[in-house]
Amino acid sequence: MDTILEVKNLSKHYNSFSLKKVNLTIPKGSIVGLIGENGAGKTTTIKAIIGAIQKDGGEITLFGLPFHTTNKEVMQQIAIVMEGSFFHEELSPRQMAKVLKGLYKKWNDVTFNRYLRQFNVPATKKLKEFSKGMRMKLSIAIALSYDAKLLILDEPTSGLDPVVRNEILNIFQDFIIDEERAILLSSHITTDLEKIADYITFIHNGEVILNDMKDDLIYKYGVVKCSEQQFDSLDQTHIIGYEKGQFAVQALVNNKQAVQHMYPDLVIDAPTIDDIMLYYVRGDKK
Ligand SMILES: Nc1ncnc2c1ncn2[C@@H]1O[C@H](COP(=O)(O)OP(=O)(O)OP(=O)(O)O)[C@@H](O)[C@H]1O
Repeated sequence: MDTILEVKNLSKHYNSFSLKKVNLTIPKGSIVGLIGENGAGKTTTIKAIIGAIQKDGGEITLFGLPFHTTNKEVMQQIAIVMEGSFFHEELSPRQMAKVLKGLYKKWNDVTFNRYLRQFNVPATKKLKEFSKGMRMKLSIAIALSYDAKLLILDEPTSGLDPVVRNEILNIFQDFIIDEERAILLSSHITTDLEKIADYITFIHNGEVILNDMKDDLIYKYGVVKCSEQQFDSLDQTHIIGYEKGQFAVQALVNNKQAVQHMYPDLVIDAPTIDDIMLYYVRGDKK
């Protein structure tokens, strides 16, 4: 497997939060979705990877070599989209393009202007007049305009309207199609990840608790719907979490095949990524 980015045992300690030995692999031609509840450590992971904060431990390898953000050649190959702007608020996208042309060897004005038009981002308006969604679209347009090999995006689609969101998801899918590039993105919009992610990494309390191919997760896990009496008689080995309602119980199981084999009459639905997160985080654990 050709890997673009490899993160091993990444640690970061704050007073009341620790990122605990996070491992992450981003193969060529893949989209890796980082999920987790608020405060789980997604942004901290991304910031520690890109050197926006100092890590306390761990190794990061990009294209097989130790990743240092001070390496200018390497920084030509990655594009980062996060909240907060690196640009002066008085600049317009057109003026920014002049700066970016000097920074990135492969900067492409034609591509940039095409994305600005496609995303409906005004080329001559000053950044200070931009809405949150316009800023995000501009950042994505910039990220896509210098032939980067790895896109790292922190919640890129939050705050975007459904039409633009869908266009951007399609662009992300096209981006990796040549199998030479990859994307790491964090998102709370798990339906976006259901659509485009190849792998899902689930961070909970600063720890990776799931790391798998998306299709495997959906295949392996299942949501059981049954009566309380039925639920109480189930072997609890494969139950991750459950929720008791007034009339029925819903539970997440981590081995749908085994459970179905033991209880052929049990109704087991395919889970959504939200189901998996919800039952891991909030489900009344065993
Ligand atoms: N500079 C900082 N100093 C101290 N604690 C911090 C700092 N930055 C983040 N944290 C803490 O680290 C934890 C993880 O935050 P992080 O922003 O990585 O979460 P997240 O998964 O991205 O959450 P969200 O989905 O809400 O954006 C939180 O408890 C947060 O308070």
